[in-house]
Amino acid sequence: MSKSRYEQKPKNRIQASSLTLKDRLAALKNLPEFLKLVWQTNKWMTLGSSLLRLLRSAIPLAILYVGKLIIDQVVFLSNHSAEVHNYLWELIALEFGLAIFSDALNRAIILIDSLLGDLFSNHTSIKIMAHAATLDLDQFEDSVFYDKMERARQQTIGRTILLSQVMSQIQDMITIGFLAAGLAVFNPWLILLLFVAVIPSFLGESYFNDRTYALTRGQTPERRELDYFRYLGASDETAKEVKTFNLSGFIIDRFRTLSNKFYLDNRKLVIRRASWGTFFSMLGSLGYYSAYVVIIIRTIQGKVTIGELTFLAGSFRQMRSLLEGVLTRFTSVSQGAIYLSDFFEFFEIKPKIKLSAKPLSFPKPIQTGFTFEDVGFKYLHSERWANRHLSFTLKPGEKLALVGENGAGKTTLVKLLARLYDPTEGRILLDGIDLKEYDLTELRENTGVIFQDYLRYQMTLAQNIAAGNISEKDNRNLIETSAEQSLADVLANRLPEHYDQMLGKRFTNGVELSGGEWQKVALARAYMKDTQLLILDEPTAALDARAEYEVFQRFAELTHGKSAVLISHRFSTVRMADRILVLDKGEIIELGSHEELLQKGGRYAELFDLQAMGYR
Ligand SMILES: Nc1ncnc2c1ncn2[C@@H]1O[C@H](COP(=O)(O)OP(=O)(O)OP(=O)(O)O)[C@@H](O)[C@H]1O
Repeated sequence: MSKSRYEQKPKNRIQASSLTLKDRLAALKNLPEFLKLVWQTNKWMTLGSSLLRLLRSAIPLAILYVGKLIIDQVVFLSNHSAEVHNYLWELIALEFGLAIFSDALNRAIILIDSLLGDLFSNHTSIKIMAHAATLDLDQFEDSVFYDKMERARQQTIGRTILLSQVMSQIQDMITIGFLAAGLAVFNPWLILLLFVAVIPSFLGESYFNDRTYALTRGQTPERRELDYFRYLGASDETAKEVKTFNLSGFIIDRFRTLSNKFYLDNRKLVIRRASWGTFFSMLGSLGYYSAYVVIIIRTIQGKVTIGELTFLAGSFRQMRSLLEGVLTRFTSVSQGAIYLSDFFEFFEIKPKIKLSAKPLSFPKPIQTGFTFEDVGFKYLHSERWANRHLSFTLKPGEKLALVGENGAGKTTLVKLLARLYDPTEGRILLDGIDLKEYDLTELRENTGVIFQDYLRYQMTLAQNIAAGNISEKDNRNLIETSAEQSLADVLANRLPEHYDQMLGKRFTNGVELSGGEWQKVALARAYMKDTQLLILDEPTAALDARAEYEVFQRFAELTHGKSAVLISHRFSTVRMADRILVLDKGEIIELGSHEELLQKGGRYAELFDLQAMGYR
C-alpha cells in the first residue's frame, strides 16, 4: 500500500518524545512565517503595536534615571539645608508624566493586541477551513490526518496568545538592552551575576515545558475520545438513544476513566514542576540580594551616590524580573512555535486527487456515457477490495439502479463515479476519456449526489435546499420549484415561517422534522442544479409508500434525458430503472433490465421474490 502524503515525515517535523533546546531553537524558524501571517492579517495594527512597544521599552530606564536624579537632588538639598527649587519639582513632574505616559501606552498596546488577536484568530480559522475544503474525502477518513487537523484547529487560541507573547518578548528584550546599558556604565559585573542567578530557572522551565508538550501531544487521540464522550453524554443529537438504551452510566464511566488518567498524568508533572520552580526562584533571589549587598557596600564606601544606589538596585530588580520573564516566555514562545509546525504542516498536506494540467471541459451533452474499465478500489488502510473488476457503461440518459446486500460496494461505486476517490486500479472514462482529465469543478457542477447520510443543516428550510447549489441561495423561485419537485413544498406550507423556518433543535425557534420530511428536503437539493448525472443513494428509505411512488414518478419525468444512478433496497423503486446492476462483495454479478434479470433467475430474481413474498 502506498504511503499517504501526510504519513511521510515532513522536513521540519519535530519528534515529540524528546525536545531538546536545539529543537526549540529550530522551531523558532517558524516565527518569521508566523509574523508574515500577522502582517497579512492587518498591516496597520501590526505596525502600530510594534511602534508603541518600542516606545514603551525605553520608559523603565528613563523612570529609573529620573528617580536617581530626584534622590540625589533630595540628598543634596537635605545635606546643604538649601531651598527647594524648581529643578526638583520639574524632575518629579517629569517622572509623573512618564508614569502616566507608560500607563497609556500599556493600555493602547493591550487594546491593539486584543483586536489584532481576534482578527488573527479569524484569519487563521478561515485559512484552515479553506484549506480543508481542498482536501480529499479519504484524507478526512484517516485518523493521522484528523489528529493533525485537530491540533491545527485547536491551537487557534494558542496562536493568538503567541502573538502577544512574541511582541512582548521583543519589547522586553529591548528594555533589558536599555537597562543593561545603564547598569554597564556603573558595574558590568552585576550583569554577569544576574545571568548566573536566572539561568537555572530557565533550564528548569524549559525541561518541564518539554515534558508537558510531549504529554499533551501523546494524548491527542485520547483527548479526541474524551471530547467524543463529552458530546455523547450531553448533546441534543444523542439524548434520545442515550436515554432509551440507558447509556449514560457507561458513557460517564468511560469519561471518568479517561479524564482521571489525564488528571493523574498531569498532576505528577505539575507537582514536580512546582517544587523545582520554587527552588530555582530561591536561587534568583539569592543572586539579587548578593548584588544588593555589593551595591550597598560600594555606597557606604562612597563610590556611588544614594541616587545611584536606588538606580542600580531598581535596574537590577527590574532586569531580574524581565530576564526571568523573557526566559520563561522563551519556552512558551518556542512551545507555540513548535505547535506552529502542526499548523504549517497542515497546509503542506496536498490533495491526492491530482488536477489535470490542461483540464477538459465537461461534455455538454454527454455523448457515449461513463465507462468503468476493470475498476477496483481499496479504502485507505484497508486490505479488502471494496469494489473490484467493475466493467460497464452508464449510457447518456440511462437510469441505472444498484442492488446488493449491505457492504456490497454500492456507495463506493457512486463515490468513484462522482470522483470523490480515484480508482485504485482500472479507469473510469467519460466519453472515452479518463475522468481525471476533466475539470474537477465542472465535474462537480454537472453531477448531483444525494447520499444516504446527507446533512441535516441546522439552518433555514431555504438554506437547506439551496445547499444543493449554493450560488443560487437567493433564487427563491428555484428553491420553491425544487421543493415542489421533491414534495417538500407541502412541508414548507405547513411550517410557521415557511421557507424561512429554522430547522433542527439547535437554535432558537428551530423546528425538528420527521425522517421522511428531512429526506424530502435533502432530495430538493438534487433539483437545484441542472446536472447531467444525478446520483441518489437510498433517497427514499424514510419515505412512506405513496410519497416514494410519487417521488419516483417525478424523478423519472424531471430527469428525462439525463443519466441517473439509484441505490435502493426497495424493488418497487429499482424496477423503474432501465437497467439494474447487482453487486456482490464489490463485484458485478448481474446486469440487465428488470425483466431480463427476472428471466435469468439469478440473485436479483431471488432477492425480488424474497421481498415480494413479504408483501403477500
Ligand atoms: N470510508 C470507509 N473506509 C473504509 N472502509 C469503508 C468505508 N466505507 C465503506 N467501507 C467498506 O467498504 C465496503 C463497501 O461499502 P459500501 O458503503 O460501498 O457498501 P454499500 O453496498 O453501499 O452498503 P449499504 O447497503 O449498507 O449502504 C464495506 O465492506 C465497508 O466496510
